[in-house]
Amino acid sequence: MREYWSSLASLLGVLAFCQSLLQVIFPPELRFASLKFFNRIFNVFSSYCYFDITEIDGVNTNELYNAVQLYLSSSVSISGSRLSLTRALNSSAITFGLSNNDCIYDSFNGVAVLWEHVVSPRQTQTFSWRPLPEEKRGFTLRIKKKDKSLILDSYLGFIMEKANDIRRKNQERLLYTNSRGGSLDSRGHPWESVPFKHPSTFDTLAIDPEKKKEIMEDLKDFANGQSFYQKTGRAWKRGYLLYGPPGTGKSSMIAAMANYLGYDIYDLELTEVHNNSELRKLLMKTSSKSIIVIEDIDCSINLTNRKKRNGSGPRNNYYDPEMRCGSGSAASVGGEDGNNSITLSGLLNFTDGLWSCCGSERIFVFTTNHIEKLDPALLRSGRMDMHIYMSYCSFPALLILLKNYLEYEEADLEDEILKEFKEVIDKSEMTPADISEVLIKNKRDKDKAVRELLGTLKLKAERKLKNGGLMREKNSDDMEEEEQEKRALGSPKEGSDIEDSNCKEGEDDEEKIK
Ligand SMILES: Nc1ncnc2c1ncn2[C@@H]1O[C@H](COP(=O)(O)OP(=O)(O)OP(=O)(O)O)[C@@H](O)[C@H]1O
Ligand SMILES: [Mg+2]
Repeated sequence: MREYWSSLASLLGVLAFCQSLLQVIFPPELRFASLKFFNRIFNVFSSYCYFDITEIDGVNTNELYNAVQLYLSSSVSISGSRLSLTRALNSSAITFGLSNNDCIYDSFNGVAVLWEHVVSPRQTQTFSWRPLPEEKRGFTLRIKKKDKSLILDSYLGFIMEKANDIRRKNQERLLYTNSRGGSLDSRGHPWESVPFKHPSTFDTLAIDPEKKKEIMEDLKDFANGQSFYQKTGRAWKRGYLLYGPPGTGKSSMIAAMANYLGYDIYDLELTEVHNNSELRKLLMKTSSKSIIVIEDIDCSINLTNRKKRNGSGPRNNYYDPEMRCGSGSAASVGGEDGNNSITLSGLLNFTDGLWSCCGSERIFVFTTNHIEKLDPALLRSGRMDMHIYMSYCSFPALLILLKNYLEYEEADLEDEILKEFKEVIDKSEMTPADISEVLIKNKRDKDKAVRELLGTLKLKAERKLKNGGLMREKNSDDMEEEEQEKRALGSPKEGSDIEDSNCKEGEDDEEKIK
């Protein structure tokens, strides 16, 4: 034991001697430079290179530091053993982080990299306009020298993109409205926002699975299509027109789109916009990665100012538009480019003009119950790229509703019942909203819900059939009456196609009589 202590003492003596020798050779003023020198020599022979990404770059927060932190949070949660947890303001999720002075390996395109989270106490604060944190934080990236170009060219860009995605997913999304009219808030913002918490998703949306898949793919292609839009010289935006009877899921579809892509929604109330320049200002204040919605476009604005219409267009099949729109609800129109009103050309510029490109990655969605009332200029492709018909409930859509509301899979239902559903569903012309109501009402007793739904569908189908028959009878009675009137008057009905041929026949007869 004594020997052990004596050898330890002599070792300490040697160390003390070496230290004093080093101090003589490298006085304090040279020590830093000599360390740097040795470091350089070490670096020349090392196969690695290192990049420091500090949290604060001068006085500004380093965006790249935040991005790396977020990016690593997505992989660290799986592989790390000691993690730091944070929940940012306005965030809906907890993020994992690398603990102080901990390391994690990552790989990119088959290249391995090492990240170290370096935290050290900050030395006495020099004067600064803004208080600095007590700790100096930063990430050190270690990569092989031969991989340097690959990593710097694409890896850091990839991290920034990924971090933006994560931020968007974690961040509470917002629903904006311009219901304040043209007035601005204290920050000069024309939009008011509330957290957007609509639970509708593509899983809960009852539409044909084929159609659903097509829409989802289109949305994904759009969201990932930055390089495509750049390459083809197109503005990075897309338009969807959702049309169909009320209660078929148009608004639910918009919410599902926003939830799927993680976009904010701007619900534009056109009746609150006073003129085209106000519309443009609203557009300029929307952010990228957002859906700009105009609901019931046929009711929001008088769309007849670009091209005169004769007013005798096809009547709606669903319900009386006057009841829904009200006579004075449409935004007024003051001539082709009125100063005190919003015009169709203003709206077209909003979606398609140069101003529409002042941001990027934006989706425009218009909804209507009456597509036939819209100006063709609004419908041309490029403006509204996809026209989506939201139909009455079909059999595949019904199966989705049964699963959502009653947790019934197709296999849980008897073949006989499925067959009956298949037979009546299309004839009944019931909307998913109507069907949901029946299911919600009876959700405590699933079998009763199915029975009652089947009964309602049959009843509706019968009524439709009867009404259809009556209409047909009425039409044929009307035609019969018209024929009789014609015969009594001895002249054909004005303006009909038959008119010309009847005239000719009449003339021929007269000639024959002569
Ligand atoms: N396709 C659908 N899938 C799932 N639920 C639906 C669907 N369509 C309607 N619903 C249900 O009916 C309710 C009304 O639907 P929604 O508001 O989306 O209809 P809409 O087509 O926008 O009607 P409107 O034309 O009157 O605005 C929703 O709350 C939703 O629960
Ligand atoms: Mg709606």
